Amino acid sequence: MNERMSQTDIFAGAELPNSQEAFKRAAELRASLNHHAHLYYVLDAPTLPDAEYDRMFRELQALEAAYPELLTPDSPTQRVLGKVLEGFTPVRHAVPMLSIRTETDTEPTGALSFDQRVRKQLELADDAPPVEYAAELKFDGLAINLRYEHGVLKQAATRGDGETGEDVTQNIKTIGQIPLRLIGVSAPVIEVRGEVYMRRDDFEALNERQRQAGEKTFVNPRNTAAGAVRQLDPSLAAQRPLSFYAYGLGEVQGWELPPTHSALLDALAKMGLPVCADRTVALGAAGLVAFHQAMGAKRDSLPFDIDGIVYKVNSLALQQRLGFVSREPRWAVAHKYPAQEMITRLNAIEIQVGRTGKLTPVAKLEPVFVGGTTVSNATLHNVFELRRKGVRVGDQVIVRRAGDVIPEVVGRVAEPRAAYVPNFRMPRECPACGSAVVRDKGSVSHSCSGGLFCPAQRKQALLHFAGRRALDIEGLGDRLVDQLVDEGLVTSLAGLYKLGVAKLSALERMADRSALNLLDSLEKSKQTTLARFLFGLGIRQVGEATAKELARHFGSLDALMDASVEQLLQVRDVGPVVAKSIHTFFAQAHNREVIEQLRAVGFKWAEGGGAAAEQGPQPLLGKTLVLTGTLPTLSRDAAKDLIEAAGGKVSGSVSKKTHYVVAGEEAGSKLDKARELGVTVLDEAGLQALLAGAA
Ligand SMILES: NC(=O)c1ccc[n+]([C@@H]2O[C@H](COP(=O)([O-])OP(=O)(O)OC[C@H]3O[C@@H](n4cnc5c(N)ncnc54)[C@H](O)[C@@H]3O)[C@@H](O)[C@H]2O)c1
Ligand SMILES: [Zn+2]
Repeated sequence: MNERMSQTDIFAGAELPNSQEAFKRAAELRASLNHHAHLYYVLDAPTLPDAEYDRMFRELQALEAAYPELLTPDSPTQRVLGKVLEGFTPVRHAVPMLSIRTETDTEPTGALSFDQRVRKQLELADDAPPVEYAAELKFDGLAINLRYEHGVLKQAATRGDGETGEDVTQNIKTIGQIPLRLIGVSAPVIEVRGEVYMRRDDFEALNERQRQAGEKTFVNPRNTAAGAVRQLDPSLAAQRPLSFYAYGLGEVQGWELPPTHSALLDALAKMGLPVCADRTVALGAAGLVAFHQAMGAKRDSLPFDIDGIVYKVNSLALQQRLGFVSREPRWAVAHKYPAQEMITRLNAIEIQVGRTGKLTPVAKLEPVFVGGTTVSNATLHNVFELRRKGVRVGDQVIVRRAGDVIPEVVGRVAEPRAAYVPNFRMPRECPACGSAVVRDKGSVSHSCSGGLFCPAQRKQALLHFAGRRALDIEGLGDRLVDQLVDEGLVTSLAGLYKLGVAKLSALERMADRSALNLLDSLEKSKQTTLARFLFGLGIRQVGEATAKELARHFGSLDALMDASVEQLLQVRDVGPVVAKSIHTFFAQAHNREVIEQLRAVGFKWAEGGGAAAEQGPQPLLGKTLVLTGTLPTLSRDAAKDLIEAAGGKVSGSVSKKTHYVVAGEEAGSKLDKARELGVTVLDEAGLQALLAGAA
């Protein structure tokens, strides 16, 4: 009775439809659910957010609860909806692979109704002690049955319709995390069940590659993972990085079951299977609520998508007593979190100008609650991707927000438009400064060519420069930068250092004290390191790590500024794209001017790089040396260390820019080249003299 009450809650406030309407509506819902289940389970290409599908599912459940005569055994509410794809060998499951009932109340209190049902079904008295549960994450991927015979992986199968799945053994074997042999187990049969999923970073990287190649991007990690596993060509499956977590068992022969689900997971981990560490044993509803809340807070920082928590009665004996209803066990429930994909209206498309001048189309949305927060802006990445998705202003679109990844529009809901809407076009002029917009070479993105003249770039350039990992200027935040730029007080990086107390304290919300503090941190920021300074310049493609490598490698800013692309390529982790970007940056007069201005206001850092910085004289500063042959006492590495400590740079090839070639025994073609170019050749003694500052 209770159950029925709660399922008809969906009509709360509204009239329950009469039986004729209900009949019609149920037929509509069934057709629609079957259609979307086909797209989701069979084709791995849903066109509807899960939350919308779940809503229709609940509506049908509610109708069937109110009018039991509507219930047919083939209703989507009564069976698992997958199907075996043609081309795969069907696998009959020894133990059916079921679904899990969803607790629809996403508030933590949703755990209470599950606990109540369990207690009632177990006929526990009100004052009986709390039931023990195992709570774990509900991974958003697809279920796989791994059949181990005598400890060896024999077969992997999808869930299919629950009774029959697909043999995907070859594809599953490409997942390195899945052991081909279990540790310490030789039982005739152990079937392990778990979820194949794709990590968010792997998914983002995959999509970024697709984007750069101008290819279609994937909608979300779950469908990408499902598509990869159900891929007829294993070499294609191998290109999609997949992961796995075990969470249960299928058929077992000759292995004694542990008493509880949590002990079972421990045992699976011991066998070498990946088991997620974020799980707990919880007492009663209160324990479940606590875990649901704790994981809710952690959800964004997990490296993979979860759509909720699964609660399971911990004792396997009690699980058996509780048994199953149609497609679901009575001893488990999925308690969801707010959905990560929702539908909303695309109100407008605006262009955002990034710190480096990159132009990104941004969707202005009808505010929507997704992934736990209200989202009103989402990225559309680039104009090519936007076109491919066919999204236009006024459309109902699907917005995805998962973890700390920027919210994005993943597609539109296919429905006819009321009126013609033109396709979006990239403007020819930067919306922030009017400079010409250029298509980035070899890339799908566009940029403003205005540099520091562009106020959009100026603000972000200043903020980046002031950032904690760059020049670390305390007190220079968003709001202040907005004011400084908007009121024309600062038009260049160096301009920051020419502000006086008077000008600063005249600004809104700026007291004398904070003005003085800011001046103080500006002064302090001038004493910095070359790596921080480089990073602060905001050169495209130069992150913190690259800036450090550049500083270490070149030792001085002048050496870096004058480096050729070939020389830049010798820096660790610097590839052609990065090298070119750095080279282009320093080739532009206005960027060199920025640097000169900063030097003029008093920027200082120790040159010579790395550990050598504070160790006194740098006789080889700015010099490039090439080592060849075997030196009498110094190893190649030792010689290199000494040269670098003295501020010099060791290069792998001789060119006109080489200052010295140090040649030992059996020197080869480099020595010939040095002679040909007239580069000074030294022996080890000559090098030692240089290091001692004698030359
Ligand atoms: N968007 C669409 O058009 C569409 C269509 C059909 C279904 N769906 C979505 O698919 C889901 C339907 O549910 P379902 O019947 O496939 O099953 P389910 O996802 O609700 O629950 C069962 C599944 O949960 C998974 N799972 C993850 N972590 C687990 C854990 N720790 N323990 C046990 N199982 C775990 C298993 O794969 C298992 O098969 C809903 O989320 C629904 O929104 C969406
Ligand atoms: Zn601009």
